[in-house]
Amino acid sequence: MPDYAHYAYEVEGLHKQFGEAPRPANTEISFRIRQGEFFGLLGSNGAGKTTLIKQMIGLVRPDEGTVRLLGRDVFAHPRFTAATVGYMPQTAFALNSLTVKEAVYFSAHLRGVAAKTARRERDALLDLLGLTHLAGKVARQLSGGERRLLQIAVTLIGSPPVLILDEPTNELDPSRRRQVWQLFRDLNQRDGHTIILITHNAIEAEQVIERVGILKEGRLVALGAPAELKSSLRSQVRLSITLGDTQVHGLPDYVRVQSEHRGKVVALVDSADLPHLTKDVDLSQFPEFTMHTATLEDVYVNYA
Ligand SMILES: Nc1ncnc2c1ncn2[C@@H]1O[C@H](COP(=O)(O)OP(=O)(O)OP(=O)(O)O)[C@@H](O)[C@H]1O
Repeated sequence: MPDYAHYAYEVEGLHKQFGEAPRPANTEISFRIRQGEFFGLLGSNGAGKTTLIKQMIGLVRPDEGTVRLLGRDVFAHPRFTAATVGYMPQTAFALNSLTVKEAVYFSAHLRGVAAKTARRERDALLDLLGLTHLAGKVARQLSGGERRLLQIAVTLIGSPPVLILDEPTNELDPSRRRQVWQLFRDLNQRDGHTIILITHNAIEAEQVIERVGILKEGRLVALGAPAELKSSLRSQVRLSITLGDTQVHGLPDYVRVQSEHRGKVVALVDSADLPHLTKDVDLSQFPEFTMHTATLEDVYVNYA
């Protein structure tokens, strides 16, 4: 028998075309995720992230290709897949008519956790996520952030070894975000969970992920450690400028503006053009001007 234990996921040659859509939702997608890895999946709207994730949990069958989870085909082993993967979708919470404690307990039950253990795990998770005082409240009546925390509890109950989290910190306030990121880091580093994070927020993702895949128009256009991908942009520098009285069109052509909002501009410049920039533009005219090497967000913008 081949030794599959090393990989949480082995994705080979996926291709999916929805009906008459102008292009496939995904094509030629192959990659592997090691057990215990913290993997990020980035891509703009419609890039094919959700389709890929649904293929990885056996909800969408690809036209071509295979997905193996811990060595087993996800479509041939739906029960194994459901017991192994905790999936937190971005969409509305399905258990809205249950109370917080019922939703978490019921989810534990579905994963086959024995009643006594389920109650103990539920209480510990509600405590960890600061939801104990809401235990008797119906999910529908929670705030957006509280519902997100409940979704996290429902995903984590029963301790599935592989977690797939779609924008998990959306709607959380900054202190809860920090707490939840720490929780995910602990689950990965201390408890060895494999975590796959889908996000648009490359800056937050960069703090936690070991490797990233970037999807564009259904294709995996970049795959590697953030540092590796950033080094491919080493020849570029990111500028953050507060314009003051200057207009954005007053900047030289080689300053490639990525975004402009209320007089604040983010732009990329080739390192080779920096000497020109200091000659062509009086940098002291800007109320604020900073320059730094590429971030994962720059990599994302560059590819996506
Ligand atoms: N059930 C479906 N039927 C037809 N087309 C679909 C279906 N699901 C997805 N698509 C199409 O496949 C493409 C990829 O969609 P997908 O939802 O995977 O993207 P995404 O990267 O998750 O986007 P977002 O960040 O906006 O959630 C899109 O063009 C979408 O319109």
